[in-house]
Amino acid sequence: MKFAVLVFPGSNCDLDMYHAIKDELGEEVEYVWHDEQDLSAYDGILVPGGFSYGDYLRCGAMANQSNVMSEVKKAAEAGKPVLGVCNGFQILTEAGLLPGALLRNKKLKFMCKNVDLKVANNNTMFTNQYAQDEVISIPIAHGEGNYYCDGETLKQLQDNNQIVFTYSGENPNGSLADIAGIVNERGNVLGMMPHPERAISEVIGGAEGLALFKSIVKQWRESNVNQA
Ligand SMILES: NC(=O)CC[C@H](N)C(=O)O
Repeated sequence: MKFAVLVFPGSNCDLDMYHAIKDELGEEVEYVWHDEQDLSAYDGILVPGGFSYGDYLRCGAMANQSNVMSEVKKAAEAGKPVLGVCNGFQILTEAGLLPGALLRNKKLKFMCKNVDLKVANNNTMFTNQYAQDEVISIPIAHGEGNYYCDGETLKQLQDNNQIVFTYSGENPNGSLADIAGIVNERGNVLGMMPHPERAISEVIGGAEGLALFKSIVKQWRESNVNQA
């Protein structure tokens, strides 16, 4: 499976994402600059965290104007897995690929620590290697991770099982309904504030994020390779 890691001016988790895929997962991966006009060579798109364009205007707002984003939309329409982590999640909401918005953390402070996450839906292409309701420890590092949407949207997310990760125990940022990660209606676009790519090896303090990447590969192999 071949992944693209998008790179915007100000991305800073692109290297972590690349390392997770290449060295821990053992799959193909390439960096893709933000003005790339063709993502058709890639099977999965990873939108990493960071401070794209210095978080000016709104986190992710300027990155959403990049050429590559029309290709990300095409990939999403084609059913390819698209994963946005942290600033990547913010970019995907700005792009309208995911509903809602990420507001400033309730305490108005940047937070950087490990949190407990509940796998609220393990029946997705991103979470099939976790148990339902499994609690995993994954780092967060954000100033604007307070998920918000209107009541009607929240009901849709709940009714369609689109809430994939919730904060378990402490809700660090004030997110509505403890939401830490959601998928689109089709289930192939995931946005999440915590960083699974920083939890891929015991050497760096934990490996509970690795199953997310393994889930993507497993699903892709089942739908692509087995048919050959
Ligand atoms: N680590 C990140 O991706 C941070 C995202 C964004 N800059 C924020 O602070 O909310």
